[in-house]
Amino acid sequence: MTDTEPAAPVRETAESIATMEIRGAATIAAAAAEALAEQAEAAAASGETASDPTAFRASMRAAGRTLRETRPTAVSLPNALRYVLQRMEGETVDELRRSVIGASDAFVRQLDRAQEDLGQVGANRLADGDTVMTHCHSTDALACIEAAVDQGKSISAVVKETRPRQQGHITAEQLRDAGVPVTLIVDSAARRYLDEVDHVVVGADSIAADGGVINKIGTSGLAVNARERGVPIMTAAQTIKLHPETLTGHTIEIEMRDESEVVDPEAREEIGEIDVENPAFDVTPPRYMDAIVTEHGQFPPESIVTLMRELFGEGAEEPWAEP
Ligand SMILES: O=P(O)(O)OC[C@H]1O[C@H](OP(=O)(O)O)[C@H](O)[C@@H]1O
Repeated sequence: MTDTEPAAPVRETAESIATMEIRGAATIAAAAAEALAEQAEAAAASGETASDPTAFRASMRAAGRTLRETRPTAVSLPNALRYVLQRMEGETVDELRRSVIGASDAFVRQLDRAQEDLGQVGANRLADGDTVMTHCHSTDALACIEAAVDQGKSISAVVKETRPRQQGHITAEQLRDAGVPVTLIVDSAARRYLDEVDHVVVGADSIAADGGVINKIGTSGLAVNARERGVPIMTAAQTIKLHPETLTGHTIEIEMRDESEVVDPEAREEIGEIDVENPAFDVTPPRYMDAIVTEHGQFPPESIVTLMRELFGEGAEEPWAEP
């Protein structure tokens, strides 16, 4: 490693986030914070960064940029980097190292606690005997269903497979392991099954200041259908999913992924000259979402901006940027 090139653990984490071996907004955030702690250890142990606090800081910012560039939509990633890098302080390399490791540990502990707390709030919205419908795989959404089961409620689930990567299968397995009876369906069967469902529970990758929910592609169609069938829908999202840049009018970039996730290369050959597009996320307008469930309680989407201001102030710093 050169002094500004991130250490191997950071490069490996960045690669795993980009290829979605590490995925899910909360999991990405934890992995990014842990990678910064590993960078701090590595930078304090070798080369110019071991003796020069300025070089150490520069290497931490470079690691932040490498992690930031992996996936553009889930705001939990820059929020994790912000949390850790804003707490980097000290005159010596050892002090800087300790501050980064302390902030990283605190961030990960906070994530776990937030998920537990929001799980209780989401569980309170579910009644004994309810059937829930899920989309994609969200640890925050699962926390709500699992907490309801822990409260002694009997819950069953209709799980959408969630093309193209079929993360619904992960949800199905985890719910099965939690003792929840699961019916797995293809995405296009969702409206048919909504008549048998009492609640739709989804996660989020980002929440905009206007209450728009950015989540796995297909969420917005599901929300519109749920409204039409009169089925309540909630988003389970810890506050690291709040996107502070939207407070100042920025829009959230929707990640476009490779077409090979949609059509395998052989089929692609046969299909020939057509465009294939693979947007990973969509935006559900606030009017189609009944509640955003966070560790601070539940909010109507339109009022989430108040919480966002309280937690993030008026905007977002980029402590990973070159000075
Ligand atoms: O933080 P948790 O609730 O685990 O996940 C939140 C969201 O992250 C996932 O995105 P991807 O699979 O990384 O593209 C899904 O869209 C899921 O709803």
